[in-house]
Amino acid sequence: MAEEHEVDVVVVGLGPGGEHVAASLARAGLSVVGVDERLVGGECPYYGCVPSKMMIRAAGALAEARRVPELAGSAEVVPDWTVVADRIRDEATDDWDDAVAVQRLRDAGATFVRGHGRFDGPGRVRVASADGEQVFVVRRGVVLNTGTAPAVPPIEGLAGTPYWTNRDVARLRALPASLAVLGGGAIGCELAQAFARFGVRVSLIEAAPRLLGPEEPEAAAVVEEALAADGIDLRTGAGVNGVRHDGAFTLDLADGSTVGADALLVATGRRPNLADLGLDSVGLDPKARSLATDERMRVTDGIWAIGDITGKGAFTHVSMYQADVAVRDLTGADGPWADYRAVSWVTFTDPEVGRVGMSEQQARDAGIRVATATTDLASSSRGWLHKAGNAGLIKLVADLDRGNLVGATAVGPCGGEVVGALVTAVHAEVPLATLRTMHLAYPTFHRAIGSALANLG
Ligand SMILES: Cc1cc2nc3c(=O)[nH]c(=O)nc-3n(C[C@H](O)[C@H](O)[C@H](O)COP(=O)(O)OP(=O)(O)OC[C@H]3O[C@@H](n4cnc5c(N)ncnc54)[C@H](O)[C@@H]3O)c2cc1C
Ligand SMILES: NC(=O)c1ccc[n+]([C@@H]2O[C@H](COP(=O)([O-])OP(=O)(O)OC[C@H]3O[C@@H](n4cnc5c(N)ncnc54)[C@H](O)[C@@H]3O)[C@@H](O)[C@H]2O)c1
Repeated sequence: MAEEHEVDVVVVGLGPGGEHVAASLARAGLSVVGVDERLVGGECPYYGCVPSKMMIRAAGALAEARRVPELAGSAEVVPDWTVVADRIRDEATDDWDDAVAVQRLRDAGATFVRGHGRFDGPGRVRVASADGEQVFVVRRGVVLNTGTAPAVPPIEGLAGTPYWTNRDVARLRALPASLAVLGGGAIGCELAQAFARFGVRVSLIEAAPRLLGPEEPEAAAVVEEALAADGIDLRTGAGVNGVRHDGAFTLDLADGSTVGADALLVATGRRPNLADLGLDSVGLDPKARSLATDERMRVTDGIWAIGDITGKGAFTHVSMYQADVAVRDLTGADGPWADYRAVSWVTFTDPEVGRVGMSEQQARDAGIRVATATTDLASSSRGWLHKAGNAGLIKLVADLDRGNLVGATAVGPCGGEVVGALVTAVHAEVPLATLRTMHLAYPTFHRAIGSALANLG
């Protein structure tokens, strides 16, 4: 018989949001058990955002140094991956050890159990750990933050080969001479460019007709040009019929061509960690792609869900935002509740793609009377001054009936920072007439927002 304990709240999965919920509720005086089978903090600090952004920062430094001849003389650039690998191991992940995060949770007053959690009927969570099984019976509820794992497509020959996912790449100590990247989403584009800048011969294979499917087509086109300029062999609209491995990889593409590489990174999306959660024991569908939540992050009575499994944007900041909402609900606060009109995100390619709210297509599909405007960044004052690496654009999506922006994209150097101003505009529904009277400093990249607004007519 498993030991039974009564507690206020169990948090199953301690990604960025779950860790925040567990610590916040414990600090608020609730008895909280946080459960994670891997590392406290989840994908972002150990295998996702943080290691990938350290790689990208390093690759960006190399790219800037290579721009010196066009702007300032000469520079010798000799890439050394060990600097990046050491930084990820020592500064970012403590060699993939979460002792600091576990202690932070305990200091907040929560109990941590390392193990696999699953529902054992309503209000009951069974945790299987190295020390055996325990059952937690909750007084207030269960918060799910189980996140995602890499999805690997059923391509003939792929299973059983030593392909990599983001989890292998985060731990790389040495780079291959050549790499095939399968999937031209955020992970594929960011990492393909970083590795190419370290001298790896990279092929990027995307099944859809273009890269970065959710982004504006104009933004994807700028990124495609930039990746090609980095020497990446881009294969868009390219299905893969089969994968062979005999020391090196060969990918047989649907158009009859092949791609050969020493290593293969699979970055074809994610699958939610929902299948092995005992969801059927609480009346929920274990085959679901995501859990539908209300504005308070409730799935059903006594169950909250936050993070990637809610399908509202697989981003760390969305997980944290939803964590705050769930904490408010669990502690009896009176909102504010979740609102997704102005979700923003950044794809950290060079140029960066900053995005907020709807794309033009999404706005049209929503029945909005849409006006759009685009302005080129390279020919703006700052773009012209910047010269090397100045590609980019700003695209605005306006609701003509309401007279405000419902979406925007800022591609360019610091595109992820430039979009911040547009996040305010979409979130606060600032009237276009007010936006047009802003003082936009000269010569900044964000000044191009003024030109885009003028182009809206
Ligand atoms: C390469 C890469 C780069 C990324 N870059 C960015 C970026 O720049 N910016 C950004 O905002 N986002 C980025 N993301 C996305 C970001 O990592 C996720 O959105 C973020 O981690 C939030 O996920 P989450 O809160 O849903 O949970 P996760 O981080 O996925 O964590 C879920 C946790 O639940 C645990 N778990 C699962 N099932 C169980 C169970 N049954 N019992 C116990 N524990 C369980 C897992 O072990 C894990 O620790 C990136 C992702 C990847 C892969
Ligand atoms: N900067 C960021 O915020 C950031 C960075 C990385 C990841 N993320 C998050 O992580 C999520 C997962 O990233 P991802 O890039 O793995 O997924 P994704 O869903 O964004 O992209 C996957 C891509 O793979 C393609 N694809 C699928 N099957 C394929 C096949 N068999 N052959 C060729 N191409 C195929 C898809 O068409 C798609 O373009 C993202 O959606 C994002 O939310 C965020």
